[in-house]
Amino acid sequence: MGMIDTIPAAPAARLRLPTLTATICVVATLIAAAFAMSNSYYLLLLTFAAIYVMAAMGLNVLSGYAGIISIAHGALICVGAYATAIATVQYGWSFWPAAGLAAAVGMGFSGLLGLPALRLSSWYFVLITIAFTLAVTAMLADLRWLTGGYGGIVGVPAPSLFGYRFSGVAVFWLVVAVSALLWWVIANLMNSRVGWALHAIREGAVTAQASGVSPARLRLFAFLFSGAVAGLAGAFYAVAKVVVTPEDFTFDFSIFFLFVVVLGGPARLSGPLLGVLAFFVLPELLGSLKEYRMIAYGVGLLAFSIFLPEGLAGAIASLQRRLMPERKAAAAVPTRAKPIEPIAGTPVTIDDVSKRFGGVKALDGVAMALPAGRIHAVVGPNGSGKTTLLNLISGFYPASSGSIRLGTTEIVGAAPSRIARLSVQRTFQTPKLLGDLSVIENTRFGGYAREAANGFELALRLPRARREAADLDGEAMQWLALVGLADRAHDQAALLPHGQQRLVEIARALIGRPQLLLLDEPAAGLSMGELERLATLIAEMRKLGITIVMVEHHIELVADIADTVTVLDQGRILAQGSAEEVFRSAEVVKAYTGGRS
Ligand SMILES: Nc1ncnc2c1ncn2[C@@H]1O[C@H](COP(=O)(O)OP(=O)(O)OP(=O)(O)O)[C@@H](O)[C@H]1O
Repeated sequence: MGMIDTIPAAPAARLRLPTLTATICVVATLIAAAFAMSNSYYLLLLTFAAIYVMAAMGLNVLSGYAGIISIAHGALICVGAYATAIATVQYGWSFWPAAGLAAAVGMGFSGLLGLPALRLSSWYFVLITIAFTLAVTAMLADLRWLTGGYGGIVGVPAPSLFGYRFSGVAVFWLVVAVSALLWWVIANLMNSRVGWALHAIREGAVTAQASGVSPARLRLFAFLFSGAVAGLAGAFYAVAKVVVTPEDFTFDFSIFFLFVVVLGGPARLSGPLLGVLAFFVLPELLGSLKEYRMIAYGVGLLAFSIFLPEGLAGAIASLQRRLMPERKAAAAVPTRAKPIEPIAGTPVTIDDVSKRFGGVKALDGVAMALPAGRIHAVVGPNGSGKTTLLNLISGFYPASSGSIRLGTTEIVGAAPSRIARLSVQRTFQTPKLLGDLSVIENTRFGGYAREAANGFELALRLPRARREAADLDGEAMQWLALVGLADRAHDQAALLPHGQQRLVEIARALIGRPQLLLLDEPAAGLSMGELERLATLIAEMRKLGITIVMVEHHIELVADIADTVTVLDQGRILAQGSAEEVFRSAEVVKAYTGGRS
């Protein structure tokens, strides 16, 4: 009986307690609400604060989670506010359809703005967002027939619902309720494959593509989402202000949101709330500080970049880690002991493949026919082209010439994410985990292409999204148990030693149910015990039916488990055949001992 038939049950989930950051956010919100109730000045101030939190949460998805710096957010809020004012005042719409229009217009502009970002370097993109902000302000004055010019638009009506008209305190609570709903939606998304994919893209996209994520699609999603939220925030802004004029949307209004996200804590749920409280509400309450707000931002930025690089939310989280190290967030993971179904491995045909890097011929006329469900090892001295071969098969490098087929599908020229979606998974020579995420989240990410639930279902935690998540969580625990890391499932991935990170990469690849699995030096950095486990694990994968191509320096391991071995030397095939045949060859011995004539 193999390991896969006797999968160990996953350990029970740990209790999940509210984090220090969440506690601070709730207490701060309650205090703010109490202030808002006390007089009309505070009420207005805190209504705007709540609108800014909403807007900043949208920007956090783009600039925090996806890592795309934009200075256009204020301009998108402006577009939303004007869309609402025009629709309600000039065309007599009621608030809710106008707010829908504002979100759609914000989303549309943001999507247009995002298109060049899919191609341009981040510097050029930042310049484009600056130009967009300036253009919007200029247009507000120029398009007088639509925007009322410098006089703006007066008399934006209050929203009403089932005959109830929101005003004063009710508007404040309405904005708080919508912001809370948005918080929940963003939390759902960021704790799903969408959030992990954004994270992976922020860290350089390789991990994302290897799991089947199309970076362009995900970036576009971040633009559309943050734009829609900005537009919606604009609608509430118009209502709270009653009058919208170009003066409201100055350049520093746009920059303000970036400050809030960066100083509050990018890519953290509570960052926008903490940022708005510390850098908008507090200076306003302290009155005299208000005049020096821009200076305070500059100094704050400098101080934070040195002392609190992860912003307020990051600082609170690390304080919690220091004070209560055992209380790491632990997601509830159901135990699941479904047997893992066999996988139909794919045969691979490599025909006369070459790869040049400038003058260097990394691969030269390589040909292999790898039958399905077998273990193929690729060995050779350093620099002989082994990793390049894996990069060609997984699409990270285009071949200079030749053909690579999975079954009958030609994959030369296909994007890595498309190849991953053809059920090709890989690990990397230097493990590429998402260091901030937990081990189980990293493992789950390998199942990205298997999840059918779309962004909408994930955002609202609809039944299919929940079912799939529970299923894949359970399966991730099974694979982690198989690689011997179930007890570290909830630890931060970056804390694991290199060898164990490699094993997590294998678990991540396996949850993708690969028909072809590419392993780049899986044995490097493993202890003796881990090495034995790896050998058994690879044999089990073979039993499941997976085709495996493994680059490995550990010759005993190769001799033990590989069905066929290819020896590369200076980009050419030196020998190919069974392990026994290959390692008996005098040429191979020479290449390895450096005694080439
Ligand atoms: N991105 C790149 N740009 C330029 N040259 C490259 C690139 N990747 C690999 N090479 C070159 O191609 C050759 C093969 O490199 P490759 O990394 O495939 O070797 P390897 O057999 O995997 O070596 P090792 O065992 O050290 O990992 C080397 O000469 C290397 O310098």
